[in-house]
Amino acid sequence: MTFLDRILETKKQEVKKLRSMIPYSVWEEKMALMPQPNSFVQALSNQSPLALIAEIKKASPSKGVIASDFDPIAMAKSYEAGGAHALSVLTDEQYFQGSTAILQSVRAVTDLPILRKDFIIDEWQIYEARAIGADAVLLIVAALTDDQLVSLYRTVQSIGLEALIEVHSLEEWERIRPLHPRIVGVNHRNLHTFEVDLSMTERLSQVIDEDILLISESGIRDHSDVMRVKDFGAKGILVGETLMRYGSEHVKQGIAHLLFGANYK
Ligand SMILES: O=P(O)(O)OC[C@@H](O)[C@@H](O)c1c[nH]c2ccccc12
Repeated sequence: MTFLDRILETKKQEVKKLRSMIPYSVWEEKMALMPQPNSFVQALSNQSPLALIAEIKKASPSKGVIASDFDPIAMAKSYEAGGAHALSVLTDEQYFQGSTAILQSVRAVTDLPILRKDFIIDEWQIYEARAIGADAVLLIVAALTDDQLVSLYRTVQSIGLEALIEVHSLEEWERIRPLHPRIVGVNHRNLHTFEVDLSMTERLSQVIDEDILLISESGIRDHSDVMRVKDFGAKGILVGETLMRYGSEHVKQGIAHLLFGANYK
């Protein structure tokens, strides 16, 4: 069993519980109370040198605890002050020590678009994302069948959210191509083995249409990595660990270093 298989087993149990606890009518009521979502795609378009999605992540199965004095609210404020164009918030509890409560508390302090970062396998998680104030959700192609992808993508769109569809191979890109996504995430980290390979962006950028926002995800450590994926064709980056390790007090400077390099004053 790979890491992804194990996580998906847990998700199935969680979704079963969520479905038994909350009927659709409750989501309907909660969603109706939410303000219009902010466009994730719009916030990330045409940014220079590229778009930054800054991630709020306490821990991960590959790295253990990343942020020991984890303060998601302070982090969100610093990310915004540092010029991040959107935020990603982990809501998985068991493997990433995230939660929907963290996303809600971040929502309360920022107007930046927020991506719900989780392993989405069921529409209930999408309704929940909308109800807690997310603007977009992650759909991981490796975790879904073609039928699931199509139906979850439709659900996302039907309630006015956006999806960041994540691929890790040419085959996965071919599977989502018919959906005509406006934005695609290329994950450098293999979710079965956790190996990181930055050249994944290079390979996929050769086949992903020019007008799609290509977001390079995972394992970006410094300015040279950023320039590398930009040269490969990335229009944006999604960065968690590198920024989290700066802590909320230093991350503004950390973003500047990441995007502009050591010459930044
Ligand atoms: O912390 P990193 O290496 O900068 O990675 C961020 C993000 O890409 C990563 O958290 C991620 C990408 N896809 C995922 C899917 C599920 C959970 C986590 C992820």
